[in-house]
Amino acid sequence: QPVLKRQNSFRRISYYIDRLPGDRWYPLVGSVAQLLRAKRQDLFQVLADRHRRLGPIFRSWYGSLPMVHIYKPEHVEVIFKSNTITSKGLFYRFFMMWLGQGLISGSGPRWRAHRKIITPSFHFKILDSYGEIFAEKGACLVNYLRKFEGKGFVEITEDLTKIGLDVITETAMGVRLGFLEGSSAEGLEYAKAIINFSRIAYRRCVNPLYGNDFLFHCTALGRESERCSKLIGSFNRRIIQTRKKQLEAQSPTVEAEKDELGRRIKVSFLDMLLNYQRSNPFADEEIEEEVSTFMFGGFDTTSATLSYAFAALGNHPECLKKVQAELDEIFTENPSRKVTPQDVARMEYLDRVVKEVLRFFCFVPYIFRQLDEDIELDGFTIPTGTNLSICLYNLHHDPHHYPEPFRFDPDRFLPENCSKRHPYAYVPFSAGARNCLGQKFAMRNIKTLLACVLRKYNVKCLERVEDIKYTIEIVLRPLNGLHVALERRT
Ligand code: HEM
Repeated sequence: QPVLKRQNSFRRISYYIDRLPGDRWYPLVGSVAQLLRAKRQDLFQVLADRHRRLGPIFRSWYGSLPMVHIYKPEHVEVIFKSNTITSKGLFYRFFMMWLGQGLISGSGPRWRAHRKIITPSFHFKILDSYGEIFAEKGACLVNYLRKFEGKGFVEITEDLTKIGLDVITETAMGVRLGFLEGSSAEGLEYAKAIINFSRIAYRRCVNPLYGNDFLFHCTALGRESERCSKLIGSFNRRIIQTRKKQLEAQSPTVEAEKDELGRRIKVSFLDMLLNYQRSNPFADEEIEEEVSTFMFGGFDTTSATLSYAFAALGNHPECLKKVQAELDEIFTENPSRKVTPQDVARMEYLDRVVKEVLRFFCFVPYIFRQLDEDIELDGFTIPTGTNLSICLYNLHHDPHHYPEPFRFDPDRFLPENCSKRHPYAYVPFSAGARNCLGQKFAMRNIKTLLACVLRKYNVKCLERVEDIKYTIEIVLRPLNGLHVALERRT
């Protein structure tokens, strides 16, 4: 009976989606033969170019996995506005060994319950209290960057992973690791394991031959991803244990602060999960999965935004000057004082720069959903069971919404320009029920860190931003790194 049901559903999906344009189908690999042939450095371009060849909506078969690809804001809107299209789909299975059923990869009632529990730990009052840590980390970063002064162009992406790790562990996890100040290689090893794991998992996404778990784990790639996942897991468990011990030493229960209405809300992420576990059925494994998820969501994205912001400002001295003029005005009376959340709210031009960085580099280029219901897009029925790929990168480079899309221009985000655009033409943090929980955290943190560095330094970048080649993992990384020169401002 279930086999018959699956066959019927499969037939129904192919009946509908094969009406869409798409590449030729071959046995075993489906319609992605071209992706299998692509070299690592070309893969992202080949993926993104498919919309140019096949149109705004097309179908592909990853082996026997049906997928429909979209990027137009009108189509994306249908997905993001729905409260029921929240399943993440098949590709996220490849990240389960690492992220488990945590918020990014999980679906269904467990995801809903976790989201409800975790959301209050990103309340704006909590973010305000992180302001101190963001500023302190900004000062550490400035200190760290002194070693690059006058050294010409140096590769910065690897060093910036350390600041990403320090911020998320010290804020959301409440544990101070001090990778940036210390000499331990542990942070870099952890970051490399994450990067390596996601690189391999992404290869599984584009190569249906790696889809079978048993066969994959017999390959060298399978063994390497297992090694990475073990290393990541033991690092995360250590964070949890450290925090548990600290809390036990402090008091038997962590007292939650109360908001203006007397509701208990303001406990940071890991404390809140540990607290919740005391009086509710919540497995250790569930805490571990969420810690993995937030460590990943928090560190890699921060490091990537900082690296790309340096690259963009290093290419555009006129934008850098405007950022610095704004900062000089905010900090006129004392250019070295700590950056506060109130200062960050006044950094309007820097806000536009960060938004344009997230558009231009769009380093989370794809997200996926699985349909649990039929939908209509452009007169086509997309049936239940189909996987959807949403190309945020193409959305953010659509000349219809962003004229000269490969020109870096923060003024695209002036209020008068935003109001003319489709409301779903800018979604670097996704939108709707499954939007990024760390969006406000990320914006405040990144603006604080950039403000600290740019008050002190001028930045130049060796690479022309239009020419950067990317490798695609979960996030887009510059294939040959980014080389930045820092000069102290006089
Ligand atoms: C510039 C930085 C960031 C960008 C561009 C970004 C982007 C995104 C995107 C596009 C998604 C949707 C993923 C999908 O649907 O598959 C997402 C989800 C998520 N992000 Fe972020 N993110 C950033 C920073 C952060 C930070 C700092 C955290 C944690 C502190 C975080 C935590 C999460 C979580 C937990 C989810 C899953 C939410 C859910 O499905 O319920 N992100 N992010």
